[in-house]
Amino acid sequence: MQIYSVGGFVRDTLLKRRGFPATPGDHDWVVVGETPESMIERGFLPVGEDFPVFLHPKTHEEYALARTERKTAPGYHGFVFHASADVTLEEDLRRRDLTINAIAMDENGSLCDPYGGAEDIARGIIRHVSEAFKEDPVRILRVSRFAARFPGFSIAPETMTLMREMVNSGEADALVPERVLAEFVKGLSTPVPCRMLDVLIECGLWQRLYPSVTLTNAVRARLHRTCREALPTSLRLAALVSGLPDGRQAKGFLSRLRASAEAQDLAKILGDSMQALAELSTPENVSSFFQRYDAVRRPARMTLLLDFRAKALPEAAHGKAPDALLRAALSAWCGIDAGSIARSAPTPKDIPPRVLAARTEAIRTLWHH
Ligand SMILES: Nc1ccn([C@@H]2O[C@H](COP(=O)(O)OP(=O)(O)OP(=O)(O)O)[C@@H](O)[C@H]2O)c(=O)n1
Repeated sequence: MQIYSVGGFVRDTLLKRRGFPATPGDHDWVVVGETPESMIERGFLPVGEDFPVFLHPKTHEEYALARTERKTAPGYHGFVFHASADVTLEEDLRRRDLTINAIAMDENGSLCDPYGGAEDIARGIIRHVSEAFKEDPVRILRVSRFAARFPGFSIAPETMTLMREMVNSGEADALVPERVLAEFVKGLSTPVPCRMLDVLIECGLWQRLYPSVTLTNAVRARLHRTCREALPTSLRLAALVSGLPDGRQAKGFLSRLRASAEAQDLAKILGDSMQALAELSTPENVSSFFQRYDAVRRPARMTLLLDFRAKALPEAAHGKAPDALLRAALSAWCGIDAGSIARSAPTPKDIPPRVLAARTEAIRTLWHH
């Protein structure tokens, strides 16, 4: 059986050898000279209907038969696969997106690299393998996120030209939100997420997908700060849109992207509270902020907002409440026993102001220590 490791694992192994901070992840295996029947005979389990992919009987890693593919219609089902024992490794590598992802390694560590991927890794170039790149518009997003992930790499001019053509001809219109979101989320976790946006703008895909969303320098700066920090994806997405001048733009963008409800909720809050969040400084304004954003019922969300303030809002650093004080305030605020206040209130309408007063007072005590 001829088995090769391909794709990201080989790319990251070679990057690592060259001193890049790359961690090879899961293996992608490709098998040459076999048929679905012979794979099943060897104990592999077929998976999925679309691709000739099998699970290894012991390791459960994915093994794909070498294949060629051809686009027959727009969208993700418009592919015809040809996977048979006569498909060569070179043919399989040719239908892949980028030269750096089209290198195969055999079990002895020898490379099969017909499209110059190792040299492109050495020279830091993101380059498409062949015209087959055009068959999958997700690859434009992959290029943009690889550019963000490997900041020293440049995009080959011919690849940028091809991506522009795909955008202009409408070939990229077949992108579905789920795939865009998945690539986007990966791109937001790279060292330089703004680079992903730059590439998308440079090839025109951003303008095509989100014509009304203009990425100002302020938006980019905030995104840069947020993504540099270990913050959850929902917050990164929220931060991306929170600087947009118009809340409707932010909402439209996230719902087109089918972002999670949590990201949409955070984006809305950040959109209208950014200034107040940065300016938290007195027991009174902290108290009303907690009240307004329902800290008692949503303490985890409030904690996220405070994380964001501490890490991504440098304007919050000067002369404002220190982060540790706000954390203590949140716990003091949530610790007030509203039930016992309610029981001692003369009438029901006295309850909310009394509870609020007790919570504000609890915070005030902290300020005076
Ligand atoms: N749209 C795509 C997606 C994947 N691939 C090929 O399939 C391999 C595996 O894809 P995937 O696991 O999605 O990504 P990786 O390149 O391994 O990158 P990552 O480390 O981000 O997972 C890629 O290297 C590439 O050869 C491709 O040609 N076109």
